[in-house]
Amino acid sequence: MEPIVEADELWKIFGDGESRVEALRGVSLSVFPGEMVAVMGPSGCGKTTLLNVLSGIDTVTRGRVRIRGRDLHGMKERERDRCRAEQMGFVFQSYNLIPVLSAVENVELPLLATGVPAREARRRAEEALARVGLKERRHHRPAELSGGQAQRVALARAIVNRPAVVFADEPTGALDRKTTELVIDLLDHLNRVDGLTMVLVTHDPEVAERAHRILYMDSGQILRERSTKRQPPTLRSAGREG
Ligand SMILES: Nc1ncnc2c1ncn2[C@@H]1O[C@H](COP(=O)(O)OP(=O)(O)OP(=O)(O)O)[C@@H](O)[C@H]1O
Repeated sequence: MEPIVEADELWKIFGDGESRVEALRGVSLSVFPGEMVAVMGPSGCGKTTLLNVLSGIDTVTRGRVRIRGRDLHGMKERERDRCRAEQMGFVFQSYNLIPVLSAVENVELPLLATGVPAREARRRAEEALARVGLKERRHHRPAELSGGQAQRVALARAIVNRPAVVFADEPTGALDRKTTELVIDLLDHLNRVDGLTMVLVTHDPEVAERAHRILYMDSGQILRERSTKRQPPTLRSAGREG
């Protein structure tokens, strides 16, 4: 099976001289269709840098990232922007919703940005909000939503373009335990039912256990990886997960 995301010997170096930081030191990984991969590790070990480089938010110093076989950092800027808009979804700890826009307007924004006609964008945004159980809140602004609801809007925005992969950086980092459970149940549902492929950074061991695999980072490297109790998606598609 072709990986959705493939990273080969990634290096990311910030600054130089005394301020030089080797944030990534030769990271390689593959993420396969339908997989949920968690990245854990101590503060400052390079988790966010890894997500940023895998998703083309940031450049790479050395190494290669392939998204569905295409060299992300070898693309021209416009092509890379387009690849990100079409193939990727993003979820952040701080939701990153636009305060003056309603939930549905926030969700339809990435579609409008890629030229989807307004009526179609609205229909798909409402459908995405329905999938996260928030259709009746669609006209509320972010400030009128709870943290868990705001993160579900952000999740709807991340999946509205039907991405090949969603990158989530501490998606439950700002939430209490009960709301964390709700959001992670939803991620789990989207992964199991819709086969959504996901890479998520988390400090929360309970969240990480819901993934198929956990990658443990330290000092810019993946030191080890472990499969969780979840069946990998290849077995699941053969109907072996209960
Ligand atoms: N723009 C930047 N300029 C210089 N150094 C940076 C930059 N971004 C990150 N770093 C450094 O790179 C290293 C990795 O940072 P990164 O944010 O990826 O860690 P992290 O594992 O996500 O940490 P946390 O769990 O605290 O969010 C750190 O030493 C950090 O200080």
